[in-house]
Amino acid sequence: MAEELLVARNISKSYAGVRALDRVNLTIGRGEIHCLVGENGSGKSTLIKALAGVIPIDEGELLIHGRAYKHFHAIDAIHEGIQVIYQDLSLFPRLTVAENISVNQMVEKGRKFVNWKEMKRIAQQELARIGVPLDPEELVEDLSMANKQIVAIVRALTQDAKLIIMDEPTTALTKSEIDSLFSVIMDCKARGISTVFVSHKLNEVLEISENITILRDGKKVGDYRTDELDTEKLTFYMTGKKIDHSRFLYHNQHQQPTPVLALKDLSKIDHYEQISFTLTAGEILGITGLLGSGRTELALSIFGLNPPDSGEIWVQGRPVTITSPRQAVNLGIGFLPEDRHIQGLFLQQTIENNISATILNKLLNPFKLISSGKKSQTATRWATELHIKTPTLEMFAENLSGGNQQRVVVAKWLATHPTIFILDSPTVGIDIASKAEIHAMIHDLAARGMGIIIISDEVPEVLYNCNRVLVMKAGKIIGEFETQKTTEEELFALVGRKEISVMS
Ligand SMILES: Nc1ncnc2c1ncn2[C@@H]1O[C@H](COP(=O)(O)OP(=O)(O)OP(=O)(O)O)[C@@H](O)[C@H]1O
Repeated sequence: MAEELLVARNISKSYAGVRALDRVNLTIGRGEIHCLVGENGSGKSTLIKALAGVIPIDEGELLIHGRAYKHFHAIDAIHEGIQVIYQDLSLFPRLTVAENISVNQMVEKGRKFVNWKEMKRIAQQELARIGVPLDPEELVEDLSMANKQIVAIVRALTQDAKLIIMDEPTTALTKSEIDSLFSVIMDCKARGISTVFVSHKLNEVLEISENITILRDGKKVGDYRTDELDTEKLTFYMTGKKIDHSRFLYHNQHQQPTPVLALKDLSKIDHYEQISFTLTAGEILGITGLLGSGRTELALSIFGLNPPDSGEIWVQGRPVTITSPRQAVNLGIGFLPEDRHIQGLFLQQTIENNISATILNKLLNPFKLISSGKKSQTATRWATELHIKTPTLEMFAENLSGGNQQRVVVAKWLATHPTIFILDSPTVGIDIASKAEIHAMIHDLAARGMGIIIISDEVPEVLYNCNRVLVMKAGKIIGEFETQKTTEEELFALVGRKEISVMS
């Protein structure tokens, strides 16, 4: 192995009875690209936080550049050149690219006055070094997600990073953006900078990393050279189970001819154009297409958050105008948004409060106060039905693993008894085993007669879990397929992207 940059020895960390890390060892070499994988809740984020010095560990020690730390703080991490890029990127949206890149350096140098020229020079120099043509004067809020990611990486590089840790950096990126990110990571490697990369997308993990550490239930399963592994082995080591990849197309005998939702020539300038389709009770309809194809904008319109310019929406055989989510809910529509952290959950509220948030008016007692008994009963019912894994419903949603957070959002909507349920990217950030469980749960809801729309940029996800798939590109429907009569290749050809299929 290359010269050791970081060695974590027997790191343990518990949270109120949960052993998040149990005597974990990890070694990162200089210039190494190392991936951390594991199911939701296996301890990846906790390990990252320990390496960044943002949480105290209970036991163990860190050796960085040969120096041992029993108590490692965020300031030590910065001095040792460890930079973490979290999923929210921690950028200042209203500042320019140059300001975002140089702000920490300016603060570190204790400058009282901002030297705009120097700021721009630092940013230009770093951007040129990694060969990314970004305008230093552009506001960060106007950048694509991929370019925001680049700004966060360049900011880390200007702080003399020796190790950049990225937590699920590709979630909101298109395939070509992922390729550019990977070339930046390779460029860092050539400069001797190490990368630790966390992802649930196993195809990406196998593509970019040299070594992989697998965690399960807070314990290390093992360290592997990437060329020793394939999707099958990786999944087995992660879950301890053989997940059958020989898949069967979803076949639904419960589909009924009754239309629950119909769109007729729905259009919104710059978002989508002339969208028409019908969803029937018990049907699962997939909508796929690359990011930016107009899928999410369309879903937001059906949920009353993005009023269309023209066209009609029909619910249960009647034309309706939906101008607010409240109206949508009253019409029996549920919506699981793309970003569960920002739009789907109250992270600093209990699981019980999250599940009951959509139906508080139905939980009133005779004095018009919220009945804590009814609230707890409702939350318990849905938590049990959806197998939410938690010691108590009093736990804050932010402390649940990704798969369980997603179940809480689904539970919250099921409590409203929707007849139409739209799920936007339901399994982003969800591990492979939980993904299979979430798909089974969606099949079960359709079997009970709910009309379901799954929006996803993962072609296999819609192909293997839907009755029908619509492909969208630049705001238009460019293809419609019955899943029983199509293939992955046919769909990929239209969507314009091929990836290794690792869907369950
Ligand atoms: N602040 C906290 N309080 C209580 N429990 C916590 C806290 N943070 C994490 N946990 C628990 O520790 C365990 C490990 O969580 P962690 O977030 O590290 O997993 P992960 O592998 O990053 O999961 P994901 O893939 O969903 O992001 C989980 O059981 C989680 O519920």
